[in-house]
Amino acid sequence: MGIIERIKEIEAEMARTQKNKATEYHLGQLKAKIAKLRTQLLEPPKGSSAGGDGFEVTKFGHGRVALIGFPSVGKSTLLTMLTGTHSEAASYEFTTLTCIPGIIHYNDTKIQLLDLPGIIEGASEGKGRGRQVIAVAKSSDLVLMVLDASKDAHKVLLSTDGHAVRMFIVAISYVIFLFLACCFPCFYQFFPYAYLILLWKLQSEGHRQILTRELESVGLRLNKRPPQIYFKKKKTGGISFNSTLPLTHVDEKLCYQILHEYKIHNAEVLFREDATVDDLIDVIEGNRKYIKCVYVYNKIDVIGIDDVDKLARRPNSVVISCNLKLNLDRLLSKMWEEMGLVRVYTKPQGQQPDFSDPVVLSADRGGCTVEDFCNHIHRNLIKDVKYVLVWGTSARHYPQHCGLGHVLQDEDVVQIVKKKEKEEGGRGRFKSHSTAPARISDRQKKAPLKT
Ligand SMILES: Nc1nc2c(ncn2[C@@H]2O[C@H](COP(=O)(O)OP(=O)(O)OP(=O)(O)O)[C@@H](O)[C@H]2O)c(=O)[nH]1
Ligand SMILES: [K+]
Ligand SMILES: [Mg+2]
Repeated sequence: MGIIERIKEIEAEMARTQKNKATEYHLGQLKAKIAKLRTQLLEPPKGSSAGGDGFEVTKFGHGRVALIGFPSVGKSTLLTMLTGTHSEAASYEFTTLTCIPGIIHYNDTKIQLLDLPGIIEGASEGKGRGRQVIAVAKSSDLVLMVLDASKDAHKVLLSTDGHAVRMFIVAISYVIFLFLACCFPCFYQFFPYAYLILLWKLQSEGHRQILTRELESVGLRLNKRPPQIYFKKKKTGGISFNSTLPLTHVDEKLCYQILHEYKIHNAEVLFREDATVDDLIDVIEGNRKYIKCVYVYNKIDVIGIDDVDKLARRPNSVVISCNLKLNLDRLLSKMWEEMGLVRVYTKPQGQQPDFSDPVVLSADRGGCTVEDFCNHIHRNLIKDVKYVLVWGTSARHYPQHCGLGHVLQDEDVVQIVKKKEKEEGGRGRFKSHSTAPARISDRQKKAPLKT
């Protein structure tokens, strides 16, 4: 039996198993089994080189953004709009067959945008080019999940993430149908059909949920942070299980069973939050990738304003229309916000900084400290640095003398003072003292920076 069949079988068993206190341990174990099989599925087959299907595009620029979505939602149209690089767009599905890179110039930075083939349900199991597409998504700093507003609009209510709302609707509608069937005998014969259609509508998920599930099943976690669980394998000593707060989802026995499933018999586990079994499995697997995701609802030109309004209010969502060029600037600013890039301008001693050519740092990739900044300029620079002078929102006064550990913020200006050099105007360290931090580019317009 193949891995996919085994996963399906366990999933079926989980669906059959009632959820209660008594089956909790068994379900936990099954979840761990599935997680292990999924990891196996991701390993490249023995003897094959990794990938090699024209999907590996060299990283370029200060960040990478991937366009993920069902076929014909407008990914290629969006790439052409934002980057000027042409990517074939047409009304038939699977127009795009490889990865097509473009560059967005925004706020003096360059961001690589990748157009990808559409993916469909089952992509994580290898349907279509799903696996390659997902591999590219994993390598990016931000995912733009492109959705067709006209297809997702009516599912706004139904695609709430919890099951509770759906179940509530099912129950209420059942009562109403039953009532109608009793009052009007002619309705009686339609009852089963009407009810089945409603059930089917409720069961059918929005594209957003399907894609999220596909990405989650291969270890991507969208807009989540790693669980606050400390986990360390050991050589001896058995399992020590602790928590800093009362736990409601996992207890010691369940934790032991899951670890046992992974054949781990010596380890230290400390829960720092009320995490779930899935969180624990994520920590044990250790290969999860936490990525930010913005949901982009395209084609709002074909739906009503009320639906646009509902979609726009969903978390992390931006509504756009490529055809009418609507809201694309909002999409760019949201993208910028989520990427959290930090531009730092270098100021040579006695000169004004070059505001057109920042050093770009990122908290997620490499960090934003003065040390990261120096390493970015040159890897041997760090040993010559005595301290740095910082202007900008991260400084308490201008300029602030900072060490290597200081965390820089967007649009800071930094002057490096080397060990041999003498600081210009040494006694006047806090001469240009100012307590109100302001964006340096605004300040700079008014008065040139000293030192
Ligand atoms: N009404 C409307 N149609 C759009 C919009 N954006 C794109 N389209 C149309 O949607 C169709 C599909 O666009 P593509 O850019 O090829 O979509 P894709 O997601 O790249 O599709 P695949 O590469 O096949 O996965 C084309 O006919 C576009 O003209 C929009 O904002 N409004
Ligand atoms: K298309
Ligand atoms: Mg395309």
